[in-house]
Amino acid sequence: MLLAIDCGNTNTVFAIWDGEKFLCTLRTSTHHARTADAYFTWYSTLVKHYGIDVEITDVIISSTVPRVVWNLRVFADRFFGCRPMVVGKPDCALPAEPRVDPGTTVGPDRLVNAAGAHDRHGGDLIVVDFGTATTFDVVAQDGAYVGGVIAPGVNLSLEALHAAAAALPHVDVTVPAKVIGTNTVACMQSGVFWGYIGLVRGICGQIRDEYASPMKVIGTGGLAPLFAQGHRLFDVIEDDLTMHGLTVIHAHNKKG
Ligand SMILES: Nc1ncnc2c1ncn2[C@@H]1O[C@H](COP(=O)(O)OP(=O)(O)O)[C@@H](O)[C@H]1O
Ligand SMILES: CC(C)(COP(=O)(O)O)[C@@H](O)C(=O)NCCC(=O)O
Ligand SMILES: [K+]
Repeated sequence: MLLAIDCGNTNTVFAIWDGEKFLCTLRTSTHHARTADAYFTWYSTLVKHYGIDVEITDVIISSTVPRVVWNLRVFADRFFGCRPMVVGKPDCALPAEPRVDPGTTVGPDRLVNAAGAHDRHGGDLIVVDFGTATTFDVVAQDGAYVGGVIAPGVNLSLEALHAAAAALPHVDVTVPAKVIGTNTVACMQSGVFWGYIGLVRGICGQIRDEYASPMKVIGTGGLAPLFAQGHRLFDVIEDDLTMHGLTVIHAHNKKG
């Protein structure tokens, strides 16, 4: 049984894959100093809570935070007796090699999204992922990641406003009732919500113009459904795209 681990800059997600479906998905904050023992205490408590009793034989990791990988390697070795596949390392092959400038290290989450989206939809694609950063990943016909866009994340933008302006409070992202806010919180929520609608629409439009072949747009990440509501930004929304991509890359390496 496969344990797939996706470490973003904000959250770390574990999911158990039985070859057909995910048995459970566990989420914790990303913290580079968390030890292998601490991961296991958290993991074993939750799998027991969900009544899952399986033997993990394989582990695959994608991490946008290089420092967490060491402790996750120890975790896999100590508790499951296995050497994990780590996306982006030379011994973890991708279904299609990225075509980017020489020397560029593409975020492993973006390579995983490309693999997952291509497996489900073919190409050409734009994957929009609302994580710590909002990323746009362009996936070619053959499944290769061929570039994209990195924009500040939604919550990061709100945090930056709060941090830089003394009179602006911490606010949560939500769909505002109107564009013209009549109080500070409503003005900030309108700025970030409508700003991101415009950003996603504008960037996808410009990518399409530059790429010059029809492209499907896939939305993923926790906030994708919020932005999709009634705005036809995406052809499809898939909340498990990164996890699916990890299973695709794992299977690719097993068969190869
Ligand atoms: N369903 C959700 N509703 C509101 N905020 C969310 C949701 N899912 C994620 N977030 C927020 O979006 C940001 C990015 O989260 P996440 O997708 O886990 O990022 P990363 O993969 O970069 O760690 C975080 O600030 C997180 O709290
Ligand atoms: C762009 C990212 C910060 C997004 O990370 P996330 O929001 O998933 O935490 C990550 O993919 C990254 O560190 N990329 C390296 C540079 C690149 O992809 O070109
Ligand atoms: K992510």
